[in-house]
Amino acid sequence: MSEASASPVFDRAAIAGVGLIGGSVALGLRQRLLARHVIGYDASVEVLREAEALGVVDEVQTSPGEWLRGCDLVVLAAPMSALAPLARALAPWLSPGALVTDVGSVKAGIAAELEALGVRGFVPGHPMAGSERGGVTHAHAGLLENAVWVLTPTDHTPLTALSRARALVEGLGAAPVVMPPDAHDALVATVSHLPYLVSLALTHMVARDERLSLLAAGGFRDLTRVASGDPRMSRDMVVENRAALRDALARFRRQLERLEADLEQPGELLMAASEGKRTRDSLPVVRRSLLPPKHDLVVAVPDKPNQIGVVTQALGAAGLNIKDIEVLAIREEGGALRLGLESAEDVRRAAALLRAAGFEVRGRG
Ligand SMILES: NC(=O)c1ccc[n+]([C@@H]2O[C@H](COP(=O)([O-])OP(=O)(O)OC[C@H]3O[C@@H](n4cnc5c(N)ncnc54)[C@H](O)[C@@H]3O)[C@@H](O)[C@H]2O)c1
Ligand SMILES: O=C(O)C(=O)C[C@]1(C(=O)O)C=C[C@@H](O)C=C1
Repeated sequence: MSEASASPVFDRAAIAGVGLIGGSVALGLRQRLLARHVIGYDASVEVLREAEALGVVDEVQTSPGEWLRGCDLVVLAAPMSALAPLARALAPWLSPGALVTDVGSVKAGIAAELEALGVRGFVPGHPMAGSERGGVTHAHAGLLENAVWVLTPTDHTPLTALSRARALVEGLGAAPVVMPPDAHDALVATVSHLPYLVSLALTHMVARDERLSLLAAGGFRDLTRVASGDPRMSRDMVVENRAALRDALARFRRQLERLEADLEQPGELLMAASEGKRTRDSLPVVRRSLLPPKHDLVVAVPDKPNQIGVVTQALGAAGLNIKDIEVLAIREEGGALRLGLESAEDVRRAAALLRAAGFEVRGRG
């Protein structure tokens, strides 16, 4: 059994923009018992109705107001172009002690905006995970699990806010990576924004030619998936990062020219192809190797004597080995434990056993 570690506990979390990413954060906060109460705020009342119906949030709000003062976590998860105006609308109501973070795809602009607004507890962030399918109906906590989540503090970001943001990301099952906003923007230009433009260029080449469309198979589909994302959001993302993207495009053109020249040199082309295979096969996202698979069970523990003992003894008696234990939350009305078990089957067995003993459990095999 490894040593227990303290995790962030948020009392009231506000998710501003309850779409694919905001909804996934809200679900992660709830399923992992990281926040006692999750409030959804969105520009669209239909989205809020849907979020409530799907059980993504505990409460919804249709405009900024007093309710925000009680929030110790605020996550800005609206489209890029709405982030700065949203931050300006929420700023007057934010508690000075709140951790405020965002999930936008480009960081330098929003980091400067929030600094100018004087939001001290702001830590810019960007989960490197997503989908071409937006909206709260596609949200799920697993989307963010095992993802790299970049945090881009500035010179003025308080260290306490950064460490709370790290703990939030880890609590959601992702891996925090810290770097300055400009460094992040330069990197995502190559690995996210350039691929988006390439997917557009390729789809434009087959547009309106039925024979090309007919023959487009898995390779074409995989290379162009991100072209199916929301056009306005994708446009805003690449325009916001255009300086870094121009540099990435220049390097991409040089790569294409070199490959074109290699068509006359099959030996060179074979070396390029072998290098490409080695690189792609070893990418963490391809090997799914970033974090080891987790078999976690979160157990809500009532505020009564010896409840941790009851849980661990019940599992021990059933021959279930607890490899890791973490206290996630201690609150007046009780707390929560994360138990790391050996397999998905162990999670199922432990969940059934603890449910039968009257505990509230949420598991992930
Ligand atoms: N989709 C991805 O793959 C991905 C990955 C990482 C980060 N991001 C970033 O996450 C953010 C959200 O993207 P998404 O894919 O979840 O989008 P989405 O369309 O699924 O959700 C956005 C939500 O924000 C709401 N909204 C719009 N304007 C608002 C405003 N002014 N105030 C409050 N709510 C508002 C919308 O109604 C919608 O519910 C973007 O900034 C994007 O750059 C997206
Ligand atoms: O569609 C996906 O799988 C994504 O992860 C989307 C993707 C990406 O380019 O990788 C797109 C934009 C976001 O800022 C982060 C992630």
